Amino acid sequence: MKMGRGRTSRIRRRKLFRSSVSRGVNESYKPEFIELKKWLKDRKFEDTNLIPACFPGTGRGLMSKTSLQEGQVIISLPETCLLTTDTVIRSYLGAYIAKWRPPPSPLLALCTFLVSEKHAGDQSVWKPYLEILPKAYTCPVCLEPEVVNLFPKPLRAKAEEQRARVREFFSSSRGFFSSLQPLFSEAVGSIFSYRALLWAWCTVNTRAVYVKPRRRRCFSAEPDTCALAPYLDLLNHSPHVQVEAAFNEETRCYEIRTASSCRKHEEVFICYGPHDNQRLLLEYGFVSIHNPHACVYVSEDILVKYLPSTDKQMNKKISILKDHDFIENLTFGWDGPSWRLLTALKLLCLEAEELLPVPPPAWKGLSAYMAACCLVQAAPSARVHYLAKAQYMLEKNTSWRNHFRYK
Ligand SMILES: C[S@@+](CC[C@H](N)C(=O)[O-])C[C@H]1O[C@@H](n2cnc3c(N)ncnc32)[C@H](O)[C@@H]1O
Repeated sequence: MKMGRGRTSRIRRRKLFRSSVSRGVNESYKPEFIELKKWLKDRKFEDTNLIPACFPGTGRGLMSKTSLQEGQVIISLPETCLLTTDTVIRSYLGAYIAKWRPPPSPLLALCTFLVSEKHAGDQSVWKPYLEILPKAYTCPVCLEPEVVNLFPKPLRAKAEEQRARVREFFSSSRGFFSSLQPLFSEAVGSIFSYRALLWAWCTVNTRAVYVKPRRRRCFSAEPDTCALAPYLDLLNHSPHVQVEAAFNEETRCYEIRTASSCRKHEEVFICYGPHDNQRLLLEYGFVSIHNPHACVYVSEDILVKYLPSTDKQMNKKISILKDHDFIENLTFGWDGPSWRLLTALKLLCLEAEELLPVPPPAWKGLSAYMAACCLVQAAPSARVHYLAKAQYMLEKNTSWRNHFRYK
C-alpha cells in the first residue's frame, strides 16, 4: 500500500497512533465488575461516565464513555460506599479496638479490617470490592532484596526505610491481632501474617483517598485521613491533568471534578500529586513516563566527588545543607524553567556567608517541598544521562548562577 505523504494522511496517522496508544479494552463485562456494579448500585451509585478498561501503557483503569468537559464532576461516590475507620468501628472489630491499649492507629484499624474481611471470603459484604483489589503490589517493600539492591543509592535507602517501617508495623501489631482470637476459629497468627498485613498496607497506601482528619479517642494520634473508595480507586495517575477531589458535605459524596477535558473512549486520569518518579515508585509502585516532576537524587558522596576540591568552604556548605535536611533530598530537576531546579545546589554556589547566620524561614518549607519533589529516572540509561548532565553543571560551577531562577 502506498503511504500518503500529504497533510491528511499525516493527521490520519497521528490519530491512529494516538488511539492505539491510549485506547483501552473494555472490561466491564467481566464478572467481578458486574458484581461490583451491582454492589455499588445497592449503595445508590450508578456511573454514567466511566467504564473499567485495560490500557496498553497504564494497565487497568477507567475509560470515558462520553467526552468529558473541563469542570465536570466525573465521579461522585456516596458515603455509603466508602470504607473508613467509621466502617471499622461500626463492625465486629469496634469493641476490640475500643478495648486495646495503647489505642491502635487508624491505619492499623483499616488494615486489620481488610485482612479480616478478605479472610471471611463469601461471608464478607465487601467481597465485590475485595475481589477487584490487586492480589500483589509492586511497591519496593514488596520487591525481593536482590531487586532493591539494583536501585540507585538514595532510592535504595528509602526502600529499606519503608521495609523497616512495615516490618515494625507488623511486629508492633501482633499483640492487637492476638486479642482478636475470640472472633476466629483459626489461629490469628495464620490469618494476620506478615504477608497479609503487607497486602493490606499496600492496598491502603496505593489506593486510599484523603478525607478530612477525624479525631477519635479509640485511635492513636496519627492522622485519620484515609478512605478506600471502591471503583473510584480504579483511576490511574497522570501528572498532566488537574482535578479537584474532596468529600462534599452537602451531597455526602466523594467527588472528583476534572479541570482537563477528555475525549470519548480515552483513559480518564486523576493526579495523585506533583510527585517525582522516586516518590511514585515508593508510594504507588510505578513510574510515570514524561513526568515533569522527575528529577535525580544526588547522594552526598557524589556531590563531594564532583564539587571543586579547591572550594575552601565546602565543609561549611555541606553542613548547611545537612542542617536543612537538603542533603537527604538533594535533587537535580531536568526540564523546564523550574525554581526548584537545583535549589539545594543553588546554596552551594553562594558564598557560605550569604547563607548565614539564619536562613530565611521559607527554606523550611522548601526542604519539605524538595522531599516531595525528588527524583529518579526509571531507565538506568536515562539516569546516567541526567547524572552526567548534573555533573557537567557541577563542573561548570561558575555559570551556575545563570541556571538558577529565584521566584
Ligand atoms: C488507585 S490505583 C489505580 C487503579 C489500578 N491501576 C488498578 O488496576 O487497580 C493505583 C495503582 O495503579 C497503578 N497506576 C496508577 N497510575 C499509573 C500509571 N500512570 N502508570 C502505571 N501504573 C499506574 C499503580 O500500580 C498504582 O499503585
